[in-house]
Amino acid sequence: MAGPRPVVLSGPSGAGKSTLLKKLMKEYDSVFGFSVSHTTRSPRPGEENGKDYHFVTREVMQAGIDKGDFIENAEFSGNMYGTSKAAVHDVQAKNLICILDIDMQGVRNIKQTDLNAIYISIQPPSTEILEKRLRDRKTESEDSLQRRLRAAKVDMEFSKEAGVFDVVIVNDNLDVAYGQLKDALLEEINMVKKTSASS
Ligand SMILES: Nc1nc2c(ncn2[C@@H]2O[C@H](COP(=O)(O)OP(=O)(O)O)[C@@H](O)[C@H]2O)c(=O)[nH]1
Ligand SMILES: Nc1ncnc2c1ncn2[C@@H]1O[C@H](COP(=O)(O)OP(=O)(O)O)[C@@H](O)[C@H]1O
Repeated sequence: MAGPRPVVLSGPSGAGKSTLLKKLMKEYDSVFGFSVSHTTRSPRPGEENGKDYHFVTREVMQAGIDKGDFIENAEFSGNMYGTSKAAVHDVQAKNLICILDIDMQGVRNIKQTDLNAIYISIQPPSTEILEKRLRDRKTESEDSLQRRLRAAKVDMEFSKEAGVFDVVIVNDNLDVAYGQLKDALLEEINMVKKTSASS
């Protein structure tokens, strides 16, 4: 039997993907598992290696890509990011719904695979609010912030392309956006709950 469909969350940096997915994983810890990506960016305060990301050097990441260890990889804001085969496999082996937090290049590439994912775009209410949230988060240098805002403009256009996303959620009020995310995933959540109850 095919396992549960993976869920792809995408959208501009600062749109609220991590906030929403952390809420979801907290409420449904026996349903969802996070696909831990690799990245060459430095860890932020509070981020854990192996939990938020596998933090690696460019050399290590490139060697893994060359070996064929990655399903997809992309360059974002001056750093490499990628989903390893192991990251997805580890979650699916536990019969959990695998959640991927990836950029739009990742979305395009995952669409070429047989993962049969559900694609959800998280968008900010406006570019002004996005900028404020990113500044208030205090994780980025001015240069990194500007790169993210430039990428966000492209991403916001991409989210409007027909047929790319199953659901587009505008994260204005967090509780409302979270409710919409849960609604979008209700069928999958119930399916996993039923399977684990009967086993
Ligand atoms: N293609 C791809 N994008 C990723 C991956 N992991 C994270 N990203 C994306 O990289 C971008 C930057 O992520 P990050 O540095 O954590 O910053 P944040 O989104 O501002 O919290 C975001 O759009 C993520 O969705 C990955 O494995 N593959
Ligand atoms: N609905 C919301 N209203 C106000 N602030 C929010 C909302 N959602 C997220 N934030 C804040 O905005 C910032 C960016 O959110 P984050 O989850 O880190 O985004 P992403 O993972 O998409 O880069 C964080 O500081 C977060 O606490």
